[in-house]
Amino acid sequence: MTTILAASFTSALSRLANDEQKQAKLTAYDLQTNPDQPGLQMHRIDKSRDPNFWSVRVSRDLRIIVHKSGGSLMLVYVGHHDEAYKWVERRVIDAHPTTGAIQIREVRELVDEVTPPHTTGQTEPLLEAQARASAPAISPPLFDRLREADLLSIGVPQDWVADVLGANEEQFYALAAHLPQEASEGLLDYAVTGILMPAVTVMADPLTHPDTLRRFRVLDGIEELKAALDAPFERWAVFLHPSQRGVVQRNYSGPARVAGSAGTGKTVVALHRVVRILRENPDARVLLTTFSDPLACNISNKLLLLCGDGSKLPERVTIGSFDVIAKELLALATGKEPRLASEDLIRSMLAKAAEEAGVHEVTPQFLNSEWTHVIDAWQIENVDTYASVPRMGRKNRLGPKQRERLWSVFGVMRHRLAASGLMTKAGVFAAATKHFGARLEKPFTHIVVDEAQDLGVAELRFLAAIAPETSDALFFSGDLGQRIFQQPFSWKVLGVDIRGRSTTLKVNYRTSHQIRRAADRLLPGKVRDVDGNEDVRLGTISVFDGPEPFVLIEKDENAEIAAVGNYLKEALSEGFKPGEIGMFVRSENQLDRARSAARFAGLPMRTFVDPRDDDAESALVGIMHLAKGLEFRLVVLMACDENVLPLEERVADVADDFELDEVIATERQLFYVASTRARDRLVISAVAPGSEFIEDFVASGN
Ligand SMILES: Nc1ncnc2c1ncn2[C@@H]1O[C@H](COP(=O)(O)OP(=O)(O)OP(=O)(O)O)[C@@H](O)[C@H]1O
Repeated sequence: MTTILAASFTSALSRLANDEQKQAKLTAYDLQTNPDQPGLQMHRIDKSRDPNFWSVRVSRDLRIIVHKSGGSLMLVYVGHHDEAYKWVERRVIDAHPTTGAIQIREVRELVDEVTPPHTTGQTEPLLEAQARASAPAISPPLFDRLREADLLSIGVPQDWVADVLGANEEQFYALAAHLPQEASEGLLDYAVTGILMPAVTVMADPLTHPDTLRRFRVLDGIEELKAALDAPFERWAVFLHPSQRGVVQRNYSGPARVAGSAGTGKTVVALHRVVRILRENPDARVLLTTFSDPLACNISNKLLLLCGDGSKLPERVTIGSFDVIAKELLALATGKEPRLASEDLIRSMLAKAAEEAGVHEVTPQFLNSEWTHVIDAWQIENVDTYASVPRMGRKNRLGPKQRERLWSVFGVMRHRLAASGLMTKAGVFAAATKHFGARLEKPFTHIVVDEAQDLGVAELRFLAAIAPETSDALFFSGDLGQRIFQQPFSWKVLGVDIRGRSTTLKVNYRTSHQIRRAADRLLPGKVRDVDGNEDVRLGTISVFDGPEPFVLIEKDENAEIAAVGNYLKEALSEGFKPGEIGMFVRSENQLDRARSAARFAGLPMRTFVDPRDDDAESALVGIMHLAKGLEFRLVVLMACDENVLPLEERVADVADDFELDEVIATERQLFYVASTRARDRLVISAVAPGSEFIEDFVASGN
């Protein structure tokens, strides 16, 4: 008999107490191995409209609900006796008459009241009344231009059509919780873009329909069931959105990318792709790499979870940050560890070389920037190459004479670094690139890169050099709107052309509609890279609703600390756990303000450098750059003052207009990254007048 696991089962399992979960899992394993054993006391549920629902005994009070049809047994729910029966009695499982996808649908006439969902919070939303006060009182119907056939084409169950046609914005969020995911997503998409996406093709086998697969998984054996039930909170590990699944499964004819705004599941896609490659190809050796060490650690934990306990697959994956991988490979190739020159040392060496060469016509900022973004990034070795390098994106032109003079500084700089045995980070990448670029034998068969928007020239060249010549070897996941470290450049020029092989994800699983909508206002709807690839964040939808972000502009730092402290106190009393809270500031200089607010609220804290064993017991306090890749139920962004965002020191340090635009753009993107770490609640605080970005954030409208 085929066993099928429904997402509703894992969600229900995650709500049980630990010992109940254990019992339920054992019964589920028994069911899979021998569904006919009498101890399970399986019997049909008479009161249900669907005759295929059966109840299975776990313990005196606990029941598993299964759905038996044809040769398959579906695990659909688990819970305490009365509640489980109540759940099942108003549901039916069947294929949608228009789309063909299998749905677990609620029978409309058995649902008394359509009330707003509390999808992620366990408590009444904090300060919700205040947040909602700004919302319009009654909004017009959203879908009255659509016809019944339109609604059926996106999977709205027949008996919910009338509700949908009459719903306005507020009612819709309540309604969406009762609809199958594809229907609520299609409707949300329509509400945002005015376009109803064409219906998904009906498949011959309803079980392989992409919308079936987002909530049901046919299990291969007991190991797969164990892996899925071991982490019932981690729905992403088992059930993918059809657009995610598409990217995971596709074989590309060249380097490919998955894009999408924050929280759309790009990392999830990257991880599933790694596992798919490993499963399909026993000889595969995969590099999974990302921007920083904490992020590498984060994805490493997720990969282990996805593979399941005892799996051998992770043994064929190398995980590390770009820097660490380059250093390790270079050390392996040359037999010695590269020694890095610090940024301060480089600045002072440049200043000295300029002094000696009598080059006084440019500022130290310009020299440093030209060195970092042109000479070192592109590893320019001589004055002739410098004379012809396009200096992409840099506004102030340099004639041949000026370049020659500047080379008298940069040439010396390169020579001195080499003589002292020191390397820059870009130099490490370049040396590793040189070594591996010349060899046919590569260290990995596949390379998967997360947070790819923060790859620099040297890093990308390196990854291209260590990737084999096969068409499917390089895969990137990233969001141009989250670029906070690197200047833009052409990937195509470096031989990495993803044009025509980029897919944008549109469903945000992390962040509430309200927070995502506000954060999206910080960035343009479309961002285009140097090669013309577009990241479009317009039309992205969130799958749940919550309170509007809360902005506190106070008269001075003490008032801000007290206001945030009070907010946190209230949040703790409502049931937020310290580990569910993240507090971020722009730079180290503002950390004290965040710490003081946490102390005010009696909130235990941890930092990135001082992680505690039990992360659930303390809030993470740190700078915004380190928030990348993380997520929290409640995020507080403190000290978003006028001179802090954008950071005054960075603005003062720019070399030219181009760099000024770059600094403002990356500061804005940093604010976007930090605010999109929030799932349910976001608080932004500042001393008056506050950062200019806050104005865009709170601007009304969609
Ligand atoms: N198919 C899915 N089902 C349920 N949850 C999902 C799914 N895909 C992603 N998620 C959840 O959405 C959240 C965001 O996922 P992920 O970190 O992969 O997004 P991202 O696009 O990489 O975000 P960012 O750009 O901010 O780093 C995570 O909590 C993840 O578990």
